[in-house]
Amino acid sequence: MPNAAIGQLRRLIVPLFCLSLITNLAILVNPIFMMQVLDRVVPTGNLNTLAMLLIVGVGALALQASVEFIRDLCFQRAALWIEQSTIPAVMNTPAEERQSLIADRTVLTEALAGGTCATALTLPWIPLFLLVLWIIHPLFLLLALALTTFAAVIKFAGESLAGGNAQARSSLRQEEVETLRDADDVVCGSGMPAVFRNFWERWATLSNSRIHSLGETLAASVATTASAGFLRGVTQLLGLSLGAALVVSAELTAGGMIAASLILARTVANAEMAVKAWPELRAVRTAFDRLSLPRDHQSDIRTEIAELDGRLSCSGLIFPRGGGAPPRLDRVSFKLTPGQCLAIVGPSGGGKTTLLEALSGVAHCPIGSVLLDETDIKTLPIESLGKHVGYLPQQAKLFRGTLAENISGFAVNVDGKRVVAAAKTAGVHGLISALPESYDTDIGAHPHVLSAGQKQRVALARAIFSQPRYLFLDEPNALLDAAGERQLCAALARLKGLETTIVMNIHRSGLMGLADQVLALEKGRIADIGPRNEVLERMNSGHRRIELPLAKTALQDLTDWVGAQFTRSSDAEFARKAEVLARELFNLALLEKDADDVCAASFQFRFLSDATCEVSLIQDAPTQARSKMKGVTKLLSRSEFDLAQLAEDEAAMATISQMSDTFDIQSQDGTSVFRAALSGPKRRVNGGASH
Ligand SMILES: Nc1ncnc2c1ncn2[C@@H]1O[C@H](COP(=O)(O)OP(=O)(O)OP(=O)(O)O)[C@@H](O)[C@H]1O
Repeated sequence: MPNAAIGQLRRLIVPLFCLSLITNLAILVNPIFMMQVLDRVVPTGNLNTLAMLLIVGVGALALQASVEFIRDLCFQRAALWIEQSTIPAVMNTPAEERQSLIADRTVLTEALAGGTCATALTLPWIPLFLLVLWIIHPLFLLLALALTTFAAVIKFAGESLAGGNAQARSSLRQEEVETLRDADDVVCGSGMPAVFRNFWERWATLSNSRIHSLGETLAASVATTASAGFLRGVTQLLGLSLGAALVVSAELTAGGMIAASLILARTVANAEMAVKAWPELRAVRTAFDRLSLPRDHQSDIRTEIAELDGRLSCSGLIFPRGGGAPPRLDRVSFKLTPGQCLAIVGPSGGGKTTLLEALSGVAHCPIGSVLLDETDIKTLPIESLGKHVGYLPQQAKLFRGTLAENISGFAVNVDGKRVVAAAKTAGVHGLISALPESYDTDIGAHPHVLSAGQKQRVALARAIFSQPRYLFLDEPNALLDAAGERQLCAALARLKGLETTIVMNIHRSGLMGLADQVLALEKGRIADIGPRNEVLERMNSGHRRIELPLAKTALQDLTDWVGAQFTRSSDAEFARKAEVLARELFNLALLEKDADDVCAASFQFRFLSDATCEVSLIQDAPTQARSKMKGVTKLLSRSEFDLAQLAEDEAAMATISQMSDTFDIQSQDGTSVFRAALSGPKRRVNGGASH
């Protein structure tokens, strides 16, 4: 909306152009006045003419002053208006575009308020001045062109000599500032004074590089400034000299000489200003074009969702990393019902934070979808996210402001009772009440009033302040002692009681008792998921589990997953055999089901020893395979048999039997389990299969 409005600024161009005609013509008032005084008043001694000239001159200058007042007011107002009308755009623009929007806005407002746009309005009138000079005498036009060319040459030569490294110097300056800031943080960040010293040395090196670069170009930049001053002086001298020569040769009057030299000086000064401002004017033009582009962000059209029921599902989440590196998340899908608590566990760097950020909308996952209730999180407006989703990052920060403000997330007109209620639920009310200024304690003035663990719990109060339906916690107990962990556990239990759906990343087991479901994430993939006790039992027994649809499209996922269980490069052959075994189990299950049935199967994998692994397929359907297996076993015991004579499912069973150490089929209570053990090629113990 503001962008279309910004485009309307173009309407100002014609009126401002007309006003600039007056201000630029007014530049001619003094030269013409002098010419008339010298040519008409001085030779004739006519004071009436002088009085008339004075009245006209003062009138013209008053008009110029009024017009300049109106023009500058227009520019200043336009600058303020742009700042104001772009506020909603800045607020609604996605974070990654916000900085460039603010930069464009600054360029435009500074150009309007700072005079660059006024300079731009002198450009179209330079030819008018050249025309006036040509009328006075063509030699003045030639002199003006020569001096303007000289001004441009000085500018570009100066830039290429002095400004070549300006970009590098500016980034060095930026790095210096950042290094100084890091140096300030480093003592508390690393606790190592030696690291602090290293930062100072780094800063000194950066400063030296910048100073060295500046020193190299110093002479050139000072020479450019001096040359510009020289040009101004020379312009006056040359103008007067040319005028005097023309007066002597009776081609010009004395008044014409003064007027021409003044107009010449002004023309060259305007041209010099235009050359200098040219890059800035181009930047202003680009900023204006970008700001006036229509912005069609989703946030502009999203409608707020009043209620969400607590269901959470994600499907096919893939977070690519680029450069051929394995993705941060790889085909993650699962569902939670309202009020369930999911604990995500796994090794460091496995993708837990990435998953939590994707689920909570902190960072959108490029591929796949996250649904809260039935709404895609990408379509939720920020207000709905703030209301329904609470997020506690790994190292939660408190900001300058009171504890009450921090808990309310700096919302305006907040009822203090809600702040206290959130603090009570998070178990920090007692802690805060014991502080001398209680909820009014200013974190900016007293940054160390709370320990890291206490700050984490205040941040939990912030996360639950809006009584969200969904709560995402990234290692909430990492900084807590046993008592703090107990309080956190009690707080989360209270929230569970309120049907809040909770997803938490945990390394420590203190909160595991709250979890209904556990998801083990490794290398961005689901290694196992299911009810807490089952997953923990499997984890303790070395089992990994994956759930896949029984469809040909899932076969590659299965073999990828099995392959990923083998981390040693020396196990490549072992991994390949395990993948073949898993594929045969999968095919067997596919052959057993009706083509139209849509069902899923669980696969389990575990290492029985360093050289033996076990692959199991579990499906919620009875199987006839167990009885068929007896016939297959008999057949296999013969010295010669032909696989081609067997039905497809029997051939699959025979293949599995032949390649595995043990192959076992169980069918009970409508659940079938196919379990096969396999030895690595070199460590194989049994020569044949035993079934
Ligand atoms: N902003 C980012 N840009 C690029 N890669 C990232 C980014 N954040 C994390 N990663 C990478 O994604 C992978 C998963 O990181 P993530 O923080 O999700 O793991 P984690 O399981 O939460 O680890 P930890 O338990 O140590 O917190 C890591 O290899 C990490 O380097």
